[in-house]
Amino acid sequence: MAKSLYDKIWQAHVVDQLGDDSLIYIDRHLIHEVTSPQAFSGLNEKGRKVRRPEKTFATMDHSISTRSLAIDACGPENQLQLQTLANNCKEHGIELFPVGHQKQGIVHVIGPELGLILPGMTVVCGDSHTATHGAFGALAFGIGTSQVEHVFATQTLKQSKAKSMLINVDGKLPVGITAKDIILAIIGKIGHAGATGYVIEYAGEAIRNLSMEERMTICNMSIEAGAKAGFIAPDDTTFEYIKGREYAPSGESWEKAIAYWKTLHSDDGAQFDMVVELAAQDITPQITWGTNPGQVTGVTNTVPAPEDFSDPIDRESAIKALAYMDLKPGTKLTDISVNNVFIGSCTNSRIEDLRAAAVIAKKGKVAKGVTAIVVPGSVTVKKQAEDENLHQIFIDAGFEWRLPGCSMCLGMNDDILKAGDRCASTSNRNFEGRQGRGARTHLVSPAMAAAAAITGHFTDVRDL
Ligand SMILES: CC(C)[C@H](C(=O)O)[C@@H](O)C(=O)O
Ligand code: SF4
Repeated sequence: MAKSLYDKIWQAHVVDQLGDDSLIYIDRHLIHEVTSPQAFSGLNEKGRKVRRPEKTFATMDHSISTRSLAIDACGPENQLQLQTLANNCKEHGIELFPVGHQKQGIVHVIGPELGLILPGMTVVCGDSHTATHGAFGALAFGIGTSQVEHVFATQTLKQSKAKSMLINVDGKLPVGITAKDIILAIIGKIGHAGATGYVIEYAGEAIRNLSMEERMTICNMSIEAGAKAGFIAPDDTTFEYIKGREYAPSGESWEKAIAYWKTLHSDDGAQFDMVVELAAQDITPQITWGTNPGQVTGVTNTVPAPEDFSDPIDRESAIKALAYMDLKPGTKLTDISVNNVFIGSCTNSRIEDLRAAAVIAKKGKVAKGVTAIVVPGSVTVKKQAEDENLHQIFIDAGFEWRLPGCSMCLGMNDDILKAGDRCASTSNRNFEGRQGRGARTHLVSPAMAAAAAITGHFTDVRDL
């Protein structure tokens, strides 16, 4: 029978059948300071050890400052959390990339960068954006703290198989349109809960033509459509990216690995529970106007009115979102001013994102009254950007150039917006209060964020 990629990875990892659930083997476990402390405590209380510490890697990302390498820069609570991670990793023999380490960065940026993520793997992390790693044709998903403990103790997880969704993005992407616009357009089409209960396979010509970094941007936001996971079948682009990375296989194991990875695709005739089609040529630069990532539209449009939504729940949610965002229906998106710009997060802080933003930053200076920060996703990205002199472009244009971390993606550190601030952000969530209580977030691509920074309002990058 024809199998989907999901079927193949799933079947290769089932250790045991537990009624309707399966016990699946976990190949890679990533951890950070926020969701690991309780899991370690649970383990310690029961006198257990981490079963396969060499399969687990840790980084510090959420609770750190992007202005200082001092571990106490964000106050005593964050310091305690970070110190607890360091102590736990030491005690359990887990490799940690702490603040200041050459391999430190946002968990979903460093995993792929180090070659820790390979096609066909099962990858988990106590973090909802773990699907990022699906870009490699891995089954990657976020887990809760009690599951983190389970993986620590057993290197397995009890799971039930999700439904499968195929999202085809066909045709060629127009000039000026990015991976961020594709994924926002997808979520706009299916809704922020449209993929609840599903794993998504992204396919089609436009997806195939994406680089690995762009594929990561797509997979990263799978959870924002409600999906459990999202992935893309591996191909030569994938193999090329992985080759030579620090933890990737080499020599004879590389050849063996490639032979296996080439089998990792959905067979012709594989069945999906749902199929969604998008035409790449119809996608325009996207901007969210509301408080979930599905409340999004093209830059040439106006803010919608609640009456535009036939579904009563969508209408209600639009009324609430417009009130929080302080937006009037009919306003042109390009007439909305911002006073903050954040370029960073596990969605858009890789080198290609920074290059795209720098191209626009070169065209002007950060507008009066706008604070704009650029936060590379990892120490490696930061170094590469500095080698390419991108940091100088940003600094000359009036952007702040920061240290790697989650930063303003969420208010867990010292990069927090004030009530009433309006931010063009390359992150993945525009929830109420996400970047600070009362602050308003608009999700956009790196190029669109840079364009908003230099013009002071949303601007179609294609016009610059
Ligand atoms: C802190 C962490 C648990 C959280 C997540 O799970 O996603 C964070 O990374 C986020 O993006 O909101
Ligand atoms: S960058 Fe944002 S979305 Fe990504 S892991 Fe950090 S807080 Fe979560």
